[in-house]
Amino acid sequence: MTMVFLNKEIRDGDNPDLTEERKTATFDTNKMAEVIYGSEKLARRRREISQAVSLIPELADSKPLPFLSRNEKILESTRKVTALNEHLPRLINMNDEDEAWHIHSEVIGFEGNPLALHHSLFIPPLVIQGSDEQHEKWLGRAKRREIIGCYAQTELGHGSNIRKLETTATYSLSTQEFILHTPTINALKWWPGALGKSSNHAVVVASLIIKEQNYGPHLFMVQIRDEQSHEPLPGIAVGDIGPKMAFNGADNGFLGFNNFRIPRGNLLNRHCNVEVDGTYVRPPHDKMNYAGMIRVRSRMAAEQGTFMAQALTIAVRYSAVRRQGFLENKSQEVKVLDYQTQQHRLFPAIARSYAFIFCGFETIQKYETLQNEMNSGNVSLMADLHALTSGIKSVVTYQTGEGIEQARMACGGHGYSMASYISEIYGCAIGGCTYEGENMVMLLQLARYLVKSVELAMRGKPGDLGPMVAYLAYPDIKVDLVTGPEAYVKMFQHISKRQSIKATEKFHRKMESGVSRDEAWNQCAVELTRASRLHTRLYIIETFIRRVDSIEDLSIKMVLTDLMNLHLNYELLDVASYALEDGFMSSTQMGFIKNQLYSSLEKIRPNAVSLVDSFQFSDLQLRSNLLNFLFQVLGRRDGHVYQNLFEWAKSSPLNQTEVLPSVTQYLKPMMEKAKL
Ligand SMILES: CCCCC/C=C\C/C=C\C/C=C\C/C=C\CCCC(=O)SCCNC(=O)CCNC(=O)[C@H](O)C(C)(C)COP(=O)(O)OP(=O)(O)OC[C@H]1O[C@@H](n2cnc3c(N)ncnc32)[C@H](O)[C@@H]1OP(=O)(O)O
Ligand SMILES: Cc1cc2nc3c(=O)[nH]c(=O)nc-3n(C[C@H](O)[C@H](O)[C@H](O)COP(=O)(O)OP(=O)(O)OC[C@H]3O[C@@H](n4cnc5c(N)ncnc54)[C@H](O)[C@@H]3O)c2cc1C
Repeated sequence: MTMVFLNKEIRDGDNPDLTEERKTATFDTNKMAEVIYGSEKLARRRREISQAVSLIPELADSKPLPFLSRNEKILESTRKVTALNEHLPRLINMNDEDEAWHIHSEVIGFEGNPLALHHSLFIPPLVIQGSDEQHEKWLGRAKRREIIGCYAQTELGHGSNIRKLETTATYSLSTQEFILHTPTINALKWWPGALGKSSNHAVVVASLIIKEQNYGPHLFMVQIRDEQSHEPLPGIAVGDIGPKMAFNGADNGFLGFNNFRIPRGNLLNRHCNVEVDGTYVRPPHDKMNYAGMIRVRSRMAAEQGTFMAQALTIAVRYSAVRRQGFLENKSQEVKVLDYQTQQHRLFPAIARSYAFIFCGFETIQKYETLQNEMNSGNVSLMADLHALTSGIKSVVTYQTGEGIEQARMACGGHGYSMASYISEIYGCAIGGCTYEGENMVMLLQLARYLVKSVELAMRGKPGDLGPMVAYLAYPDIKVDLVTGPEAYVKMFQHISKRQSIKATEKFHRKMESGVSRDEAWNQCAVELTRASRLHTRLYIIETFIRRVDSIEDLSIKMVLTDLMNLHLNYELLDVASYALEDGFMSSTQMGFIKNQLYSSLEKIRPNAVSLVDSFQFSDLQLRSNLLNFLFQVLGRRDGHVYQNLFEWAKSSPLNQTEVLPSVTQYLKPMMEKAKL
């Protein structure tokens, strides 16, 4: 039996090219994993869980997933998730969300499964928005998986603009019920994961109507299927929306209501309520019903950082065993990882993965603080965290897409094969640019906050600016980048501040010229989204620096400092034109940044494989070594890619027969006809 992870331990039989890489590392990958995952315990638990999973054959894929039809994929993901359910109490601490996330993503992978949304989007809104009584009624059942749920907000006609959701929940005074109704085709719920075929409950977002007044989107607990027969309840139309770019092991669905009645107690009412006589009790914050979305967005940096890290693990390991072309020595071809272009393609993305994960853990903690405050009635942190997570969500999903695509190209032709698993990771990750708030829409949410902050600074009220935007009032003092990270931060602050001010001034000028506020906003939208991206990238840099500063182990600190320097130079180079434009950065400084970047690539080279090994993804998680199958493929820890690629190809259903019906039915007759 092959163990699926190890730190610097070298295994007999591994590809010697990878072994050589692991020997050159200057640090212990177990120690690095502790830094990545935040504690010795978490990193160790991940390893223990992976090892335990690797000993349970029924948790492995029974077939390579790309060869399965959609029905087979759903059957397979459901088989695995229910088998996992049986083993869970023995394998993980059931109250530990990190352990649950790890084991699900390891066993199920990216294709989705009928329970993926149950834990991330059904239970959390119930926890956040449900009263104690509602928790009593549904939470235990949901946690025990007696019922399966999803989160049904988006409609065919509206996803971004949730104030315009058309599904209505009209309060009936006479029966003290809400009547859910889908007035048009456009009002059908559309997209919710696991809704189509698997869920029997849903948290439904509908516009609350009392005595003909619309109170906007509210959350309702709705049973949609019979618990015995699993048939849709009368008054409900529900089904699957068809295949997608990825997540094809999940049944994203549609849902329509025909005057479907639910009790008054099904409005999730921890923060707001409709009393028996129809009196509406307001929540402490207008956007309280959006709190669940802040939660999901706050988790996306770490999540997306891990997606990118998986693609990079595959690409970096493969680049260390792939030999093609020559450098000085013409008797042996080089590892493609030795090409500067390959390093430039992969290493900045490794740095971003680390940066996103570090930033992600900080953001998750911020959300937890917000939730504790909200529970005690304090909503003052909501606006800040909404702005921050809107920006982070948008920047990390876009850059993760870029990084994964670079990883694919870095694997040449084999990267394009589904055997690499990179296309699946890509499809899943870029969904994040759209779900949980379309990126442009969310960048514009952050821009509202930045514009307001610039206005405060302009009105001479810098004391009113929160810590996240205090730099908008800082004076411009030129910096010498040679002095280190703080100077990079100051340069970035200047760039970000200048763009926020420019965009705000343009917005003001437009309005002064007589253009309406909304129209002026739209005419400045590209500049505004630029400001949001710069602000967010600055924030990510700062969290990276903070995390590296906090590390005590010298060998880890040294390699992470190299990675951080690469990140600083790469990010600054990418936005340098903003600072060159107003002479804040000189062309000499620009040359300095480039040279620093190239020297960072050289420094990182000997540690590259160990930097990705440190994420400690098992071969199962990378779909690179299945217990029941010896094939699969590019990211294998042992580096034996070629024979496994051949096995993969041989397992293709097309190769189960020598002559396909396409040949006998069409090609042969065509060729025969041509001979006549
Ligand atoms: C167990 C583990 C299993 C593991 C499985 C393993 C592997 C699987 C892998 C991955 C799975 C990952 C994920 C699953 C996949 C998909 C899940 C997707 C789920 C969804 O996809 S679910 C739908 C999400 N759908 C949206 O995301 C809609 C976006 N659309 C909006 O969110 C709003 O529509 C908005 C905000 C754009 C406009 O809303 P609006 O029109 O009402 O507001 P408006 O613009 O007028 O702003 C007025 C004032 O409200 C403030 N404001 C707004 N929002 C606030 C908030 N949240 N908090 C505090 N303040 C807020 C503003 O800042 C402003 O403030 P001010 O006035 O001061 O400027
Ligand atoms: C994989 C996946 C899983 C999903 N899971 C769920 C789920 O579980 N539950 C659920 O409820 N939903 C889910 N969704 C739906 C998702 O949340 C929405 O698709 C998303 O919020 C975007 O909304 P939209 O589709 O209406 O896009 P649109 O808003 O129609 O976007 C189209 C274009 O219009 C632009 N645009 C829209 N409004 C503005 C504006 N104000 N200013 C500038 N540009 C604008 C956008 O930038 C974009 O370019 C999922 C989606 C995907 C892809």
